[in-house]
Amino acid sequence: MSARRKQPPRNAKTVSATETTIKSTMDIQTPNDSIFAHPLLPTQTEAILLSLYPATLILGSLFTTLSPPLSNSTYSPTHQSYQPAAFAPSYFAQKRNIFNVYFVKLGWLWTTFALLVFLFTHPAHGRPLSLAPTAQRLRALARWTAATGLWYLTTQWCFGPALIDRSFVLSGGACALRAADKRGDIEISKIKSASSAVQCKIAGGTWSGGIDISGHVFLLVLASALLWLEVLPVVLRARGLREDRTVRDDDGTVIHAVPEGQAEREKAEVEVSGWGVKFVVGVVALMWWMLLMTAAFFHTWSEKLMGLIVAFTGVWAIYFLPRGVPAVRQILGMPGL
Ligand SMILES: CCCCCCCCCCCCCCCC(=O)SCCNC(=O)CCNC(=O)[C@H](O)C(C)(C)COP(=O)(O)OP(=O)(O)OC[C@H]1O[C@@H](n2cnc3c(N)ncnc32)[C@H](O)[C@@H]1OP(=O)(O)O
Repeated sequence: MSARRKQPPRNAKTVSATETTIKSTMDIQTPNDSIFAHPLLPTQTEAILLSLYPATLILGSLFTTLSPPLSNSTYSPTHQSYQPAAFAPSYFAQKRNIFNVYFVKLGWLWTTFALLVFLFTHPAHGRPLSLAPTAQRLRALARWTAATGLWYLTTQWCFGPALIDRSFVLSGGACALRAADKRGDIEISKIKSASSAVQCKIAGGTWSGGIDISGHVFLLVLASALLWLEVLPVVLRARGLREDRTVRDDDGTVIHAVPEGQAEREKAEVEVSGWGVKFVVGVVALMWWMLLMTAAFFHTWSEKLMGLIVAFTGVWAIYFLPRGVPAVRQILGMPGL
């Protein structure tokens, strides 16, 4: 990364940026009074992009609510799918659709891969294709670790059942015997002791009666937001657009975040930005489509809303809290700086 210091505007001072640990500088300019200039809130561009998530959920849900029945198949909350599956209203309304099985169900793997490709091919993080552990790469991996921890606790394991399973039981759900299986060839004790959706499925029961926070909505929102929030500052800068993010400094001053050596980096980015960014954009686009399909064909309104809220809370903690709290910023840093 270039060591050239950006000349500050006449009414601005330049200070050592995210304290001494992020090796860049920021121009201090007095941000305007707009709500988008608050360090703990998204910028205008980010707010527009984030609003696409609730808009997508509303659009998908309205589609199925308002459209006339498309087939002889009806949605069964117990099976969490259209029954009979063969008559589901769309290919995407079937659980076995290829995009669900190989993309969403392995969503965190795809997210990790896309992020690594971006981090190790884009010059904003260090020399492309070198494995050098630059500050930018290490901080991006710290943010990935935080997001991975949240994904793991929410959907896989949280000192026992995952948060999604715990909230299902707390809201009155349990593993129940399927009506068709009341023949006695099912081990009732295993069904009664099942404390997660997976255990219940293995025991041959149905996970029913509670609020089943949509794991799909949660993962697709968290993962795609992580990816585009990592890429956005680099793309904006490469296109010569203004960087609107603000941060709160140690002394409480609110300043604009602009990295050092921007001009040199932009030149390099134009040359090499290529497929790292394009791959991320492709993954995010497919995630958005699967979110729309999930909204249209699966889960109830409240389950989708809960998935969105949990994911948004994580996104805020990893990407917006660090802007307002220097101590958190020292650990997680900020994309593009
Ligand atoms: C600096 C130098 C150092 C370098 C140093 C580098 C270090 C670099 C370290 C790298 C290290 C790598 C480490 C990687 C580590 C991983 O990334 S490994 C992770 C791989 N695993 C994954 O990605 C798993 C991701 N999947 C999941 O978490 C869960 O499957 C999900 C997505 C949350 C979904 O859970 P779910 O149980 O399906 O729950 P839910 O959404 O509520 O759906 C309920 C039902 O409705 C169905 N459904 C809902 N929506 C839909 C839909 N849209 N379509 C069809 N069906 C649907 C579901 O299929 C489900 O049906 P069942 O399967 O239960 O019958």
